[in-house]
Amino acid sequence: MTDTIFARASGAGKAGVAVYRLSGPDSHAIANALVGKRINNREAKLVALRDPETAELIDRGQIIDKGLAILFRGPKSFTGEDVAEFHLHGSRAVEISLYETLSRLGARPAEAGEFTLRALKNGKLDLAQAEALADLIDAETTLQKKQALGQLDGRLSALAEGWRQQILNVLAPLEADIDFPDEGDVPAAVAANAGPAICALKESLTAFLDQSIRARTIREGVSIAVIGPPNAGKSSLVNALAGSEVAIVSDIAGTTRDIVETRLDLGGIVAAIADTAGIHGATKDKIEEEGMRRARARAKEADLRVAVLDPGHDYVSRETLDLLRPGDFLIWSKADLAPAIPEAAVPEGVSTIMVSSKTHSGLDGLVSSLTEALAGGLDADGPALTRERHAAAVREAVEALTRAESLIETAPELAAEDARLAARALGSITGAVGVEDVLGEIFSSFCIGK
Ligand SMILES: Nc1nc2c(c(=O)[nH]1)N(C=O)[C@@H](CNc1ccc(C(=O)N[C@@H](CCC(=O)O)C(=O)O)cc1)CN2
Ligand SMILES: Nc1nc2c(ncn2[C@@H]2O[C@H](COP(=O)(O)OP(=O)(O)OP(=O)(O)O)[C@@H](O)[C@H]2O)c(=O)[nH]1
Ligand SMILES: [Mg+2]
Repeated sequence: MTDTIFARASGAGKAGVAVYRLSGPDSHAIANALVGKRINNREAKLVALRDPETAELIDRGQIIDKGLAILFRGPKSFTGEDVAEFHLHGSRAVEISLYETLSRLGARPAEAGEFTLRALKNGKLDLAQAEALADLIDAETTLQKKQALGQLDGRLSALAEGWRQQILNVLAPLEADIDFPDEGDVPAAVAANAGPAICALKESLTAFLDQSIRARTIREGVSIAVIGPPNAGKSSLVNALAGSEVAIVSDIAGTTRDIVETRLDLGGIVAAIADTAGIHGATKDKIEEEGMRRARARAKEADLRVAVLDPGHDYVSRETLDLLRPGDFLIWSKADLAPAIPEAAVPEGVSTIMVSSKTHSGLDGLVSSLTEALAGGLDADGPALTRERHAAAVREAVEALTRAESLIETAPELAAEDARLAARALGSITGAVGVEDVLGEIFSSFCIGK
């Protein structure tokens, strides 16, 4: 017998309306007891909620609140169980008296992700879709939302299940052959069919892995390091991009010492942009030295580097340019002073843009170039391996298929075993097989009430 669980489904704190949800075998009996009458299935009804113990009193006791009640008879509900919802006024006091009464009537507070876990166990959604639900709730940008909704729709699930089916199709004749070797089938013929099929699947999985790495930048965001010599205008640029004074700006070289990080929405990609201390040769100042160490380290770790150089300055910082990689950006700053651009050897694959943080000229161009570099050509709502868990499963499948391919001629029974492993790995994406041990980890990251 499963417990009946409850939680506030809408966010915590004071609100105009708060939605509370009950799920489990006793949820309808508890709802009817609170309301004192029967409510029709899937019909929103305005009711007064009372503690049934005090409801017997002459004045019918105190009401918990007046609000809407909706019952969903299982299996046609979010969790697949009987569900009751109350849409009440979102006050702390209403929440406290509702919780007291629900607990006394035999329900217990839900754990994080417990409603979704029940939906998963009842086949209402699969594991990749449950993850997408968590991503949808966490989504900060429209691009993240688009990606999560696509995955909630089952796009990755369909792809993963399709791949798994292809392996099972290859396995069937192979296994028949291993089990009944005397029934006339020529192992070489079976192997001749299986080999190319395994190879083709392996190749599409590898291609999908490569293209999916970029899709993860939508879910996970990217880190950008703004680097350059002192006084180049790094902090001014970060402030201009952020639209607020996140970092101190001054004409004193060495103003920024610590890393100052802020978040930007670059065309739907969440970017953590780091302003860093100016990098220049050696110094005797210990604090400055540590600031430069942090700046260099951040430049190496970041997904993308934006170097800022002041063209009016009489030197070009070689060290800054040497930190750049293909795909990075070089900003010639202070464009409003109309300086001549020095003849610096710009590293290959690095785009150069002139920007004034004072007049904002060139800023829109920089933002759209950054967006293009990060998200250009990304199909946000197509199927994608949005989590390391998915990518690891595909990598495991590729490895197993590689082994299967090399064994198929000489040891078909060993190849079949590897093909089974590949199918299992792919099945773990939707949770079709072998995921009991990761469920706790996945669902503990959900919010209470989901
Ligand atoms: N009030 C309310 N709004 C909500 C939710 C909720 O639980 N309650 N949701 C919670 O996440 C989301 C909507 N998701 C839902 C998913 C499935 C079902 C459901 O009842 N499914 C049944 C019947 C489908 C049908 O009507 O045809 C089923 O799948 O069998 C309800 C909500 C967002 N809005
Ligand atoms: N005219 C003009 N001045 C700028 C521009 N950007 C920055 N400055 C000035 O250049 C000086 C240095 O700017 P910061 O943004 O503090 O430079 P920084 O690279 O962060 O310097 P450190 O933190 O010391 O490494 C300040 O006086 C800014 O006002 C610009 O686009 N136009
Ligand atoms: Mg600075």
